[in-house]
Amino acid sequence: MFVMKCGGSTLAALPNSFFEDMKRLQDEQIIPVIVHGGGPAISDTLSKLGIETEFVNGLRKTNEAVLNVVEMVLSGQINKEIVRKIQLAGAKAIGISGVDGHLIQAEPVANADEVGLVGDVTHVNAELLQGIIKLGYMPVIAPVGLGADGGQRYNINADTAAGAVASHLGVERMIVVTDVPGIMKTINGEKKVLPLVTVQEINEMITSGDIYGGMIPKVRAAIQCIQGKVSEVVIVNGAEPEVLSRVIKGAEIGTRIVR
Ligand SMILES: Nc1ncnc2c1ncn2[C@@H]1O[C@H](COP(=O)(O)OP(=O)(O)O)[C@@H](O)[C@H]1O
Ligand SMILES: CC(=O)N[C@@H](CCC(=O)OP(=O)(O)O)C(=O)O
Repeated sequence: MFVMKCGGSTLAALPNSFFEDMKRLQDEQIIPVIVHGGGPAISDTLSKLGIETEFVNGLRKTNEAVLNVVEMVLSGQINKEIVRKIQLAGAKAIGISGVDGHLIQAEPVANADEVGLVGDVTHVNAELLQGIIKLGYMPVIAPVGLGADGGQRYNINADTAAGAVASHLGVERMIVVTDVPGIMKTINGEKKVLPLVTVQEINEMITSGDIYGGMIPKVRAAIQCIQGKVSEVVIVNGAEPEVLSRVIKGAEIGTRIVR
C-alpha cells in the first residue's frame, strides 16, 4: 500500500496509461490510496461565480462562500472524475471526502486569523480506509475535513491531507504527483531537479525563496510525515510514463525527501 497525492495542476493532463499503471499496481496488491487536489478547478469556479480568492504561502484564504465551492468542486466534480478514470482503466475505486465516515478530523490552522476556515488534520479514520481496501477498492479522497464536533467543515490543503493519511495508515512511501519533475534549484544559472533532499536543505530553500508557493505545503507535509513511519516522500511529474510503478521499483526519478 502507498499514498499518492495527485495535484490539480496535473489531473487533466494525466494520460490513460497513468490510470492503467494504477490498475496494474492494484492487481499486484500494491494498493494506491489516492488523495487529490483541485486548486485550479476551484479557482476557475470561484472566478465564474465572482468570488475573490487569494493564497497565503500556498493556502487558500477560505470563508463559508469559498468553502461551499471547495466542497462542491473537490467532493463532486474532481473526486468523481478521478473515480471514473480509474474505473475506465479496469480498476476498482471508491470516492469519499474527509467528511464521509469522519475520515478526516481537523482543527483550525495556527494562522486561521489570516486564512480563515483552513484545517490541519488531527485524526484520520484509518479503519475506514482499511475496510474499503479489504473490499477490493482503492480509496479516492477529497481533502475536506470536519471539526471534532462534526459540524464545522474545513478546507484542507491536499498535500497536508495526503501526508496525514500516509502517517495514520503507516505506509512506507508517499508519492506526490505534480506538474514539475521534482524540487528544482538554479545552480550556476541552470535549473536542476534535486534527486534527494533532507529536511534541513528544505528549510534552507524555503528561507532562500528557492521553494515557494504550491511547493511549500508539499514539503511541509513531507517533513511532517517522515517524522513517523513514512520513510520517504517522492515528488514526481505525472506526465512521466509509468511513473508510479517506476518509483515503487526504486527508479531514480523526481525528488526523494528523506529524514
Ligand atoms: N523549488 C521548486 N521546484 C519546483 N517547483 C516549485 C518550486 N518552488 C515552487 N514551485 C512551484 O510549485 C508548483 C507545484 O505546486 P502546485 O501548483 O500547488 O501543484 P499541485 O496542484 O500539484 O499541488 C510548481 O508548478 C512550481 O510553480
Ligand atoms: C487550504 C487550501 O489551500 N486548500 C486547497 C485544496 C485543494 C488543493 O490542495 O489542490 P492542489 O493540490 O491542486 O493545490 C484549495 O483550496 O485550493
